[in-house]
Amino acid sequence: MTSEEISEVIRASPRSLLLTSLSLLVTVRLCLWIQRYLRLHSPPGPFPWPIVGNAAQLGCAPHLYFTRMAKKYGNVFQIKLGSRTVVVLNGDVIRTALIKKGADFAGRPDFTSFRVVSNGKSMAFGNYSEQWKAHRKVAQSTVRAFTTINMKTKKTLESHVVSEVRELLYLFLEKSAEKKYFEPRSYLIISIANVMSAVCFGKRYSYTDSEFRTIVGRNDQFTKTVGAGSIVDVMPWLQYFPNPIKSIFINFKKLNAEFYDFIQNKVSEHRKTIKSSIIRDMTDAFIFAMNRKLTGPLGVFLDKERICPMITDIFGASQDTLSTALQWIILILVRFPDVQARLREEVDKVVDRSRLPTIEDQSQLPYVMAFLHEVMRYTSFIPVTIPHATTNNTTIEGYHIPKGTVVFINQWSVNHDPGRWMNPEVFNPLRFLDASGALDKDLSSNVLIFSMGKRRCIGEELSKIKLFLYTSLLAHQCLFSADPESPPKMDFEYGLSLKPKNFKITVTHRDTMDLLDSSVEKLLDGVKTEDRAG
Ligand code: HEM
Repeated sequence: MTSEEISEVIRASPRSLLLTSLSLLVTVRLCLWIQRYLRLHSPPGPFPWPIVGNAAQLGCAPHLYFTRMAKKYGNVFQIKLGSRTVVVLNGDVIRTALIKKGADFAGRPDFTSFRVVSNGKSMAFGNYSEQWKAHRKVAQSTVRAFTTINMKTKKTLESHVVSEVRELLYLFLEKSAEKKYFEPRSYLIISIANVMSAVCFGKRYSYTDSEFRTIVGRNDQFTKTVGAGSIVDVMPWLQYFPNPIKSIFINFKKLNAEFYDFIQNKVSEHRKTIKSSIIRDMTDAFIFAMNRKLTGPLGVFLDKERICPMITDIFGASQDTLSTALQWIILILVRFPDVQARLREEVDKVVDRSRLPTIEDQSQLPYVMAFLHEVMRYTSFIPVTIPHATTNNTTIEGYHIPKGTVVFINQWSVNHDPGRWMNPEVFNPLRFLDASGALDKDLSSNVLIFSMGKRRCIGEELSKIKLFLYTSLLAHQCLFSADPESPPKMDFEYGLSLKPKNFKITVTHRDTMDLLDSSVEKLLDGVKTEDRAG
């Protein structure tokens, strides 16, 4: 380097140093500005305490806390649970998020408990992806094909319900004769699970089968851990030293493993006897549907490892939700005897005493349908959906929500919004009937309990048919009364589903069991004829 060149570098250095410093300053300022902008544009919310955040404020009914916070901060607010930021959506904004920005809000959080369900291969608790979409599509079409796709499958479903209502009623009459007042919960769970077992596995279980009772009798423990606000998911470090949360989580892992084993055994039994010429039930259908590549640009592979998780999702989701719904239905019938009388009146007017109510009667029984919608609205027994997560950086109501944020969808806030429902805290099925006494379909579609958008429940149609059949058959056949010593209360235990606390009833028959007995006999004859034809 010549002396001239050296002096040139010396002259240029302060200039380039200045330029570098300036651009560094601008970058830092820009980063700070973006950070501040995003912070300012984060949803508002209550002050979070160190370590626990707002966990202690949730109390024993987080959906009520969320509804109170929405009044204070608006329909979009955020809380901290442990170290996780959770955005809570309420009221009308739920539709915007789940429908207009469906893909952005369709994820599931990376929660510890979600990884336990079906060894982390669950569709219901799994994250949003192309493969997930394909698996959900198969699950949805298979459920439909075996339950609601046409009148034939609906009638088969009806026959399972009629058989189970008969078994249930025999048992109720026996328990009422034995001790007058009894707790119906465990029998309702078995009854509902048996209908789904017939559809999934082609088999029903006796009420005394201890394995089946254990497998389906622990829904409450499952839903307490996967519901919004479950502590182990937001403070995962609690798993690493002895404490009550750790014990609950160990129990959760055990019951998941046992449930999964039960399903795996069913699938293995099916594999041994499956024939390509006949699909006997939903398990056969999944065995045939999986382990192939879907056509289309992405060519998604349907993984056969997902057969058991898929059946676990469907069997698990259906029996927990529907047995909870049935518990609420019976509790409300004894709590409001005038509503029970009106149901009976309508069913008797449309269906005489010489036959049982059927699916075809549904359109003629608007009060039954109004009653069911009011049970779903009033109890909102899935108050907050399975937790969601954002799949991208996104916005809602002008607030910035980063990718991977946990999102709680407060369905309760929609069903109890005084701006939408007159006296939302009053149980009144008549609100769903129009001036001519028909079901107001616009209003009934406003009840939010099956969620909406990409994660909407795949069992909605099936659930509505099953609940209609159970309700109309029970109203036609028997009377329920409460124990006067312990009048029924609407108290519940919180979890993914709100379950009524145990209550006691007694059941009396309206006529005899003849009609149910002869109907089931006819159904069995029909099955034998079909078998011979097959
Ligand atoms: C009254 C009865 C039922 C209610 C109230 C109900 C409600 C719900 C809700 C709120 C969700 C969560 C949606 C979300 O995260 O946004 C859900 C998911 C699900 N439900 Fe249901 N459900 C019922 C019955 C059923 C039945 C009978 C089945 C079985 C066919 C079923 C299968 C599922 C599955 C597989 C999912 C996961 C969907 C996904 O993550 O994409 N449910 N249900």
